[in-house]
Amino acid sequence: MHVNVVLNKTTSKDYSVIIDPLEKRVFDTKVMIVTNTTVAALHLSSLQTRIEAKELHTLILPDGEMYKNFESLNLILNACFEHRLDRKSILIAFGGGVIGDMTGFAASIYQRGIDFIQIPTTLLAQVDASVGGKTGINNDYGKNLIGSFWQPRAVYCDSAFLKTLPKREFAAGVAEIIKMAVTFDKAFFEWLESHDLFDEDNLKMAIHKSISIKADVVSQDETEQGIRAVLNYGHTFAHVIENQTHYTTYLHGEAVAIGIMMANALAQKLGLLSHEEMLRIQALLEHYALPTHYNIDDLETFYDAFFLDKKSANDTITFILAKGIGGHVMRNNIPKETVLEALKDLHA
Ligand SMILES: NC(=O)c1ccc[n+]([C@@H]2O[C@H](COP(=O)([O-])OP(=O)(O)OC[C@H]3O[C@@H](n4cnc5c(N)ncnc54)[C@H](O)[C@@H]3O)[C@@H](O)[C@H]2O)c1
Ligand SMILES: O=C(O)C(=O)C[C@@H](O)[C@H](O)[C@H](O)COP(=O)(O)O
Ligand SMILES: [Zn+2]
Repeated sequence: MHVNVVLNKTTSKDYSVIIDPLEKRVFDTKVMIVTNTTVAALHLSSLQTRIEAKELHTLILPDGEMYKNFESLNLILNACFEHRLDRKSILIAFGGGVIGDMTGFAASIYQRGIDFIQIPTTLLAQVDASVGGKTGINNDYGKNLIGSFWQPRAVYCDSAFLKTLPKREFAAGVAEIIKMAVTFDKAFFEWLESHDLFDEDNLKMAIHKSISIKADVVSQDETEQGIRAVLNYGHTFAHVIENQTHYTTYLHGEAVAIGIMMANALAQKLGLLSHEEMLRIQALLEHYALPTHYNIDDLETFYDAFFLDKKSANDTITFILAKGIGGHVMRNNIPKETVLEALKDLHA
C-alpha cells in the first residue's frame, strides 16, 4: 500500500509512504541509522539485516522527550562528521517522533541539507510524525520552537514494529488519529466509535486512513500557511502542558488528548460544537484510557504561554477548533476572557 505526498515546490520532492513489511533496501551511499536505546535493544539488529549500504553506521541516543534538545542534535551532527558523511549520504530515523524530528532536523542542516528516511516505530510516528517534514527540537521556551520543514525521501511504516509498543504509547498514537478524524472526517470518526483499534485489521485501516488525511493536508500546504494548521488542533494547549510538566508527566499524545478537550470546551462556548459532540469525543479518548483533564495552576500564566505558539502572530493567537465532528475552523479574534472562561468551565 502506498500513499503519495505530492509537493508543489521546487525545493521538496514528492515521496511515498510505504505501509507494508519493510523489505531489504540497498544504498550505494553512506548511511547512518539514528535511533535510541529502547528501539535499538528491540529492533536494531532486525533493521540492520535489511539495510545494505556503502558504509552503514549507527548512532544510539538516550530515550525520551527531554532529550529532544540541542545536545542530542549536536551528537547527531558530530557523528555525521566523525563518519565523514557527505552530501550524498543518508540518515535513517529509526524510532518514534522524537528520533524522527531530531534526525530530520539534523539532516536539514548538515552540510546545508542531506537526505533522510523515516522508519517510524511508534503508532504516533507512523500516523503523524514521520509524514510531512516538520522537524525540530525543544528548548526552555517551549516545544518544537527550533526546526525546519525538511521532507523525508521516503517513509516506511511496518506495523510489525508496533508489536512491542507499550499500551500507553499505543494510546498516545490513537490521540493523533482521533485528532485527524474530528477535524477532517466525520465518517472516519464514526467508524472509530464502532471499531476497536486493538484489533490488528482495524488498526491497519486506521493507520492508512490517518496517513492519507495527513498526506493530503501536507500536499496542499507544506509549510503551514493555511490548512496545515488544522493538524495543530489541541496542540496550542498540549504544548504548554508538556512544557509546564517538563516533558516528564504526559506523553505528547496524552497532552494532545487533554488539549483536544480544552479546544472543545472553547468550541462549545462559541457554539461550534454541541455538548453531545464534545461527550462523544471525550468517550472515544477515554476508551483508550487517554487523560482528559489537567489541573491548570495559574490561568494567566497558562494563557500567556500561548503567545510562544508558532500560530501566534502580531500579538494574536490562532485557535484551531472543531466545527461539529468532521469540520474545523481557525479563529484569531477570540477574547481572552472567553478562553479563560472555557478553561474554567472545563474544570468545574
Ligand atoms: N513532525 C511531526 O509532524 C510530529 C507529529 C506528531 C508528533 N511529533 C513529535 O513526536 C514526538 C512524540 O512521538 P512519539 O509518541 O513517537 O514519542 P517517542 O519518540 O518518545 O517514542 C515513545 C516511546 O516509545 C519507545 N518506542 C519507540 N518505538 C518502540 C517500539 N516499537 N516498541 C517499544 N517501544 C518503542 C521510544 O523509545 C519512547 O520511549 C514529540 O516530540 C512530538 O512533538 C512530531
Ligand atoms: O504536521 C503537522 O503540521 C502537525 O501539526 C502535527 C502535530 O501532531 C505535531 O505535534 C507537530 O509537531 C505540532 O506542530 P508544531 O508546528 O507546533 O511543532
Ligand atoms: Zn502532535
